[in-house]
Amino acid sequence: MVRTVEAFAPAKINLTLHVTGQRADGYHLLDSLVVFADIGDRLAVQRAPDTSLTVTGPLAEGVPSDESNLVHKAAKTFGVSAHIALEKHLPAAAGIGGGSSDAAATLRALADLTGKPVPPVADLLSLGADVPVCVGHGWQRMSGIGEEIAPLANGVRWPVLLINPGVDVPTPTVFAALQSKNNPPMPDEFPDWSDRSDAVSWLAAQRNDLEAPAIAARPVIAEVLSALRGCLGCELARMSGSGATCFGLFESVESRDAAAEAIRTDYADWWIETSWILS
Ligand SMILES: C[C@](O)(CO)[C@H](O)COP(=O)(O)OP(=O)(O)OC[C@H]1O[C@@H](n2ccc(N)nc2=O)[C@H](O)[C@@H]1O
Ligand SMILES: Nc1ncnc2c1ncn2[C@@H]1O[C@H](COP(=O)(O)OP(=O)(O)OP(=O)(O)O)[C@@H](O)[C@H]1O
Repeated sequence: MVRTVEAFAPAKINLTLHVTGQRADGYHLLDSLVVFADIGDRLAVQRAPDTSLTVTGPLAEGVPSDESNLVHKAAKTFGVSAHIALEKHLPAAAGIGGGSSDAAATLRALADLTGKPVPPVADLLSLGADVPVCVGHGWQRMSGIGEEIAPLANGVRWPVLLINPGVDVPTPTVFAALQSKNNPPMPDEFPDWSDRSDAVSWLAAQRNDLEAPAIAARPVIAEVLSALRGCLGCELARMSGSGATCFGLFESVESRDAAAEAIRTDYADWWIETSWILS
């Protein structure tokens, strides 16, 4: 019987995203605190003579099922052919790593199926700068162009609301529109995340440097942020990655769910998902 491995590809959230420089090849140097949510895409992977892919799920529309899909490319990088069933729940080109997280989940599943290790970081970068961090889990500090990963020991769970206003934002466009490429990194020391008030003040003092250029390209992002910030119990609202998805961290599940309901009433066509940040 052909063995099937199921894999979960969680939404990636950049709690902070500092752009600290630019390399000669144009790639930007980053300093980012990356976490994952408990919502995401689902995959079922089995070895097969040739690689093939089916894409289903509520957000499958527009996602390629040919060799341009990162899941396909991940199998090629791993060096094993497989049939992959991908169920899309995350919006694409949305700053929450949809394609990168799918690629990482494929690599983990193939490692499980074959007993071989996931290829080294240098090979993963060619799939996407976000793939190395998505191969990991928990709270991670990501730097370089995405190849330097330092896991944090003390991440916490946190109620989060994710909102995408239905516009896709191409990552290269946002990086290209960034005015200042040399911005300060995060401090060396992280707070005790279990002290919520310290955690919130620390995060509030950090940034997503791509927020301004993304808003310039897609002004509706500012509307998402102000909708989140106007909700009772929202401790911090910021854009993730290169956008357009924004996250709101909430003081309780009740305030998060009430915010979701209120924003859904005003913006019926936005993608609005209640979730937890995983520790
Ligand atoms: C913005 C982030 O989502 C933050 O986590 C990632 O850095 C982007 O990761 P990704 O979508 O996997 O990015 P890639 O597919 O590797 O790159 C897309 C494009 O974004 C730009 N890019 C990406 C990463 C980086 N460190 N510097 C860049 O300038 C480049 O123009 C590149 O051609
Ligand atoms: N498995 C996949 N899921 C979604 N999109 C994919 C996938 N594979 C390839 N793509 C293509 O990649 C493009 C970028 O999608 P993705 O979800 O990776 O967004 P992103 O915003 O670049 O993520 P990130 O947060 O890593 O910047 C899409 O427009 C789509 O055509």
